[in-house]
Amino acid sequence: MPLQLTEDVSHATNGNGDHNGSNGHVDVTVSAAAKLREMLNDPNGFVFAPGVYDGLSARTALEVGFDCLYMTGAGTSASKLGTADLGLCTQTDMIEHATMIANLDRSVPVIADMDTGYGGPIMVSRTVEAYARAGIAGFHIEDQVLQKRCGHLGGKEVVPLDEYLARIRAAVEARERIGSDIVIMARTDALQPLGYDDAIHRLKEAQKLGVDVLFLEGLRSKEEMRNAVADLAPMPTLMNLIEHGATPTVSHDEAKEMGFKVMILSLASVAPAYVGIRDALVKLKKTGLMGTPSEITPKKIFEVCGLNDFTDLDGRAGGGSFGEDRTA
Ligand SMILES: C[C@](O)(C(=O)O)[C@H](CC(=O)O)C(=O)O
Repeated sequence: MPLQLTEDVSHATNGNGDHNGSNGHVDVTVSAAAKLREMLNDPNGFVFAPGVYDGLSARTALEVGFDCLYMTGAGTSASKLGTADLGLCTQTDMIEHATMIANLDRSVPVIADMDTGYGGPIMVSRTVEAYARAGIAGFHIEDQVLQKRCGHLGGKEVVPLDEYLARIRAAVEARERIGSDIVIMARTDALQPLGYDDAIHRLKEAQKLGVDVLFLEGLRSKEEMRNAVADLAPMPTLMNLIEHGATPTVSHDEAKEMGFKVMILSLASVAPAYVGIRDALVKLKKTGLMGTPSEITPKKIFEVCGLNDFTDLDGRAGGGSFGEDRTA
């Protein structure tokens, strides 16, 4: 019988049980969005969310114990479509991917990329509803043109301010209409095409419409990073760290000390995955052998992906497929 995504199953999939407890049960009375809000409201809190791009990278981040994840659009595009971050993922691609990741372990909030919202206000509204229904804790929405690109590439174009604010208004209205507490993060890419003052102005206008977090993409120096935090205070600000991108590399501690409230690391899984896979395949091609470390058995990978929670569930339900460790 195929597994249904019921409350119990969706919560029982964390490989090590850290978040779910030994019986695979999680308290769902607190939404992921409420948890993210709690983190944002904690005066000493700092939301540190590594980018994940598929099920295995999300499972790995959960295994390591991160308490918030970021679903990268660039990584979704790379993994789901095998394409560069050029606005090729559709609304459907993003909703499907975000829904899968957010429901691996609903006790850990997921911030998801919403790019431009994938159309005009009606489309934005629909996307927000779908993300909220999927249990996504928060998302960022930006002012790039629909044929967007990675915020760290040159030649970016942004829509006029009114059009951007219509996107934001639609997002805020959708959240209110469905009674959701999903966290809305307004992103601007205006720094590169229009300059710092315009970028700050856009975020302040978005703030007036009721967003929760401000995200100035592509900050170019540590001085600019500090200025942005100060100029946007007391609103919580998000920084996106991409090593070797437009923004200087700072650590968790430095970003926190600068006053950012949220740090996403978009390519935290994509970049090491590429390096690891490429190195392994080069070795395989050269030697004809994989040489995987002996502890990385198939079972280990399946455990990361919830094997024990699934077999326990089968036992609790009296399914009998996995009694006496039928997976040994
Ligand atoms: C944050 C971002 O939207 C993402 O998809 O992770 C991208 C990252 C990237 O393309 O490297 C962005 O910065 O635009």
